[in-house]
Amino acid sequence: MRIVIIGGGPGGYEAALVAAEHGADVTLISREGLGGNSVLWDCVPSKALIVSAEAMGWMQSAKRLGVRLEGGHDLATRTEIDMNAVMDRVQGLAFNQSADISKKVGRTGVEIIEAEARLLDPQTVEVEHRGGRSYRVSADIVLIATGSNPRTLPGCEPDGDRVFTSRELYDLRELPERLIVIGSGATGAEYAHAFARFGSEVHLISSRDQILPSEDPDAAAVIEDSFERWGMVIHRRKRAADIERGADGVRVETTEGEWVEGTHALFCIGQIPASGGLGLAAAGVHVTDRDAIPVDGVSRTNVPTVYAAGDVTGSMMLASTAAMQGRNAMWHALGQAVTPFRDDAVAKCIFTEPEVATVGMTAEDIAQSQVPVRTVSLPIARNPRAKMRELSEGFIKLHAMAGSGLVLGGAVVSAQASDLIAPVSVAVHNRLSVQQLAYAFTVYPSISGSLQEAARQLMDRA
Ligand SMILES: Cc1cc2nc3c(=O)[nH]c(=O)nc-3n(C[C@H](O)[C@H](O)[C@H](O)COP(=O)(O)OP(=O)(O)OC[C@H]3O[C@@H](n4cnc5c(N)ncnc54)[C@H](O)[C@@H]3O)c2cc1C
Ligand SMILES: NC(=O)c1ccc[n+]([C@@H]2O[C@H](COP(=O)([O-])OP(=O)(O)OC[C@H]3O[C@@H](n4cnc5c(N)ncnc54)[C@H](O)[C@@H]3O)[C@@H](O)[C@H]2O)c1
Repeated sequence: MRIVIIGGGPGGYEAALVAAEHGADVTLISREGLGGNSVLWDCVPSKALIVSAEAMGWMQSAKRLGVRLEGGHDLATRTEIDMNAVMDRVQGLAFNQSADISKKVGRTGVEIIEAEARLLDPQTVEVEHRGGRSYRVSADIVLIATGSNPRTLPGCEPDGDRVFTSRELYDLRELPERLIVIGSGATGAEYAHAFARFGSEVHLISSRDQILPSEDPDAAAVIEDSFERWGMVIHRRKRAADIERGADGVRVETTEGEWVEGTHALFCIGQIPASGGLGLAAAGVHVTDRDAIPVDGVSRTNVPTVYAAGDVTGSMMLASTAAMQGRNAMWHALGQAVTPFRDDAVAKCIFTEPEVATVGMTAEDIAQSQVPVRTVSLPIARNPRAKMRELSEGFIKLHAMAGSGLVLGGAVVSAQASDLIAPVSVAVHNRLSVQQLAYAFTVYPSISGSLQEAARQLMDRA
């Protein structure tokens, strides 16, 4: 079977690995290095940047932990951020990760082409190289995994000098004195956290009453508290309407007619599926009015030979879901057994301090559900390991079905929540019960001990 994949992010390259493993003849066309936006501009660099922010956080607690500089000086008062070094490391890491992925994919025999691609019909792809040279390749199956692009406001395009999106951010070589972060979803919260830790004065423009509007409200409240304790100014229920650039800074006008002044502004107001210029109309592929390509649980579009995966489908925009949709597409196209995509079992994490990781049913789902649900929430501050690590903010929350005790979801708000959520994710995915979670050993002392305790308390209440 001849497969052509357009887009080399997690949706595209994970699909290529699966298809090659099953003996398909695979061509992967992407305009940038493999790993796509995920590795080059989004997940990998932002999380690498946040590690430097975490290091700044440790400096703040050093004195309390009895760690100080020679002569008794407090590390917190003698620490500053070297943006050049931070950005060099972040970019180096992203490019190396992309190179590692290219090697891994290349070793499987996949043909990798760095070029622009678009459909001429449902089984023909036009490849256009940078110099303008173009040719056609034919395919039994085409997978579209072209990702998404950051949304900005009309007339306020980023200039990489004062106004940024995640794409230009890594060219920033000096710490912004006063950074206006526009949008308080995952992207806005993560960057606001990092730059506040680095020492910028951060103004977060949040369109809602609470930041992180799609997260557990208790978790969002913890993050808001932590942000404000750090001196961040949250402009609630405000939307950016316009940006004025001056010689020394920027002014963001809100739809309420107020001005927020800063030295730099960063757009974090969502991502738009990258479905333009792909020849989708010529191929008969449906696109929604929000530029997304709708797919079913095995990543099929309305055209039998065309599949789509990742951000371009407009569903949960995560690297992990993109990868799963890409693999599903290939398993299905190649006649392998495939479990349709389950959006009720997706684990995700916002990398703030503390981190916010969730899986399965949310507080909102529970409020709307007809199923009787029991919830236990334990504060992190009572966990012995957390006390040793000076972690006082956050909680571990588990939701289970009354009667059967089936684990339906959970939230972990803690340092390393991105890892701590894994057992809850296994439980939700495999429909395990709180009994099964409670009887499994955890290490003493460990934060995951609180997960086991929450499961035990739910056993008693089921
Ligand atoms: C700042 C930020 C941080 C994030 N952090 C996380 C995180 O921590 N964890 C997480 O799970 N998700 C995170 N995400 C979301 C994640 O980055 C995306 O969900 C993921 O990148 C989607 O992967 P994809 O395969 O759909 O496409 P992408 O990673 O967007 O890759 C698509 C590739 O296709 C190329 N392409 C597009 N059109 C064409 C064409 N016509 N021809 C050839 N090539 C083309 C693009 O240039 C790109 O290289 C983050 C997003 C942002 C914005
Ligand atoms: N750690 C992670 O997994 C991670 C990190 C970053 C992004 N992502 C994913 O990437 C995608 C994009 O994230 P995002 O945070 O950019 O988008 P988002 O759509 O999740 O949040 C954008 C926020 O900006 C607000 N907004 C829109 N216009 C505005 C305006 N003019 N002024 C002020 N606020 C405005 C929206 O109401 C929304 O709350 C999401 O699917 C997210 O899950 C994931």
